[in-house]
Amino acid sequence: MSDARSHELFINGKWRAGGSRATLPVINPATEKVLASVASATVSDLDETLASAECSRKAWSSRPAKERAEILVAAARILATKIEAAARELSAEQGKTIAEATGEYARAVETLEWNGRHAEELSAPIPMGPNRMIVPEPLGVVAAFTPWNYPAVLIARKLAPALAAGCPVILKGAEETPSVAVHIVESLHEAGIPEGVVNLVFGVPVHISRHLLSSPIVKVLTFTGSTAVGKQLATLAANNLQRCILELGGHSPVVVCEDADLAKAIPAISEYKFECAGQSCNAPSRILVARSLYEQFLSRMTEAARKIRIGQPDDPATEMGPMANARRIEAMQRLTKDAVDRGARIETGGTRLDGPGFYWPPTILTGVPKDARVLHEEPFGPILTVAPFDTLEEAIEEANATEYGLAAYFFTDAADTQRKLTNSLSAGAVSVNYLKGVSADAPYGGIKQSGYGYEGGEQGVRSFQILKMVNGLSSFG
Ligand SMILES: O=CCCC(=O)O
Repeated sequence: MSDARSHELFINGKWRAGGSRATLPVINPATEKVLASVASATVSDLDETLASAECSRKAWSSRPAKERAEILVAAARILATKIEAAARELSAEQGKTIAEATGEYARAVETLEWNGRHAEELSAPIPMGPNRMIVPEPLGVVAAFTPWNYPAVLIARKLAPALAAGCPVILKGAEETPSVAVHIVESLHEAGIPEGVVNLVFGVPVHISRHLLSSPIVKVLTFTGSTAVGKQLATLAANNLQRCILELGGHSPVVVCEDADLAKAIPAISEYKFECAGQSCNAPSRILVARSLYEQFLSRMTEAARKIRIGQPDDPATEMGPMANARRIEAMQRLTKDAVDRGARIETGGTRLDGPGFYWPPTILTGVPKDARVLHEEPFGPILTVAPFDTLEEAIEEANATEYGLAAYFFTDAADTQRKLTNSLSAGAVSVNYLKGVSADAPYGGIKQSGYGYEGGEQGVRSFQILKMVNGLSSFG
């Protein structure tokens, strides 16, 4: 078992550390102090991982789906018993509040369980009429690269469907939040996952991805992270034609229509925007408000942002913790300065809070010119831009004026406006009078520079399957 302060690799059913391996520090973003260390995989670790995943492949893929399902459901139960302690560790590593970390682990449990409960039906042949059927088969070894912002739920959204489909997985956990990958892998191990079916590595991301994706053993790449890294990985995967599922960045608009109920819209935007200090791929980042509501919205939204209680992530009174690392603070400084230099106005926030810790306050920018970087680069932090619009067409044009297309939100009760916005917003997911929208039972994926492929629901499992079309059978025996 991995030691809490020195996180290990998990290869072929055994925890590994020490030897000639380098270690990487894990930094507490609230104190900037070293919290733990994590072992960095060597080339021979990666080769062993590939060999062990490949070696386990046949037995795991031919194991009855019912048994794979039982392991996933058991792992969900085991992980549920660890949530309290695990959430504390996640909070210390990442900076999100304990309540956020607890909620995230609960979603990871739900995801393991959902995929366990549906593994059998999604592995069964699909009749296509007389003498024809589709036979789903596992695609093979999966390389899963996961980020630090929502590590528990995003590991679960990759591991659980891959395992349900019958694929072994090599998981690269985030070096910033290693305890999460360790807890999830431990839960699967305790639930009886066979040796080699789940492997965990950490290390220098580019070394790991180059090595794993250059191997023809790997058949699927699943990744959540930035568009830039997603493109590099897709390029590496092209050599072996590995299937890619890429959940990349977002820059989500919220359209607040003239009939919107601000008493609902403002708390909903504030809660989701500032969760995890805004470091979510689908956090709202550009708010477009009907001109008749603009002044009222801006003053109430600014007041709500100022009221967010910023503090230590383990203090129950804290509503927003620090950003995850110094790089995010630099990005907030760069985006804010660029916008202000081009003429934008800071309504609240806009400067780093005194240390220690990577604290950036909720920040609202108005009058942001169209060429400002904050309107084009994913902010991935607690920065919102707010702008008025005069017509719905103008709002739609502004909402779609980004390279990204992950999520979009709007507030209106008018059925025709709901239909128009749903049909016109370029995003993989749209939520109405509500934010968030990611769930275990439904597909989620982006368009444009937000990536391709789906996680979640039936499509999440199909992502790891070959759908073998069989024609001309005498019977379905
Ligand atoms: O960063 C993306 C994760 C969002 C979520 O599943 O809540």
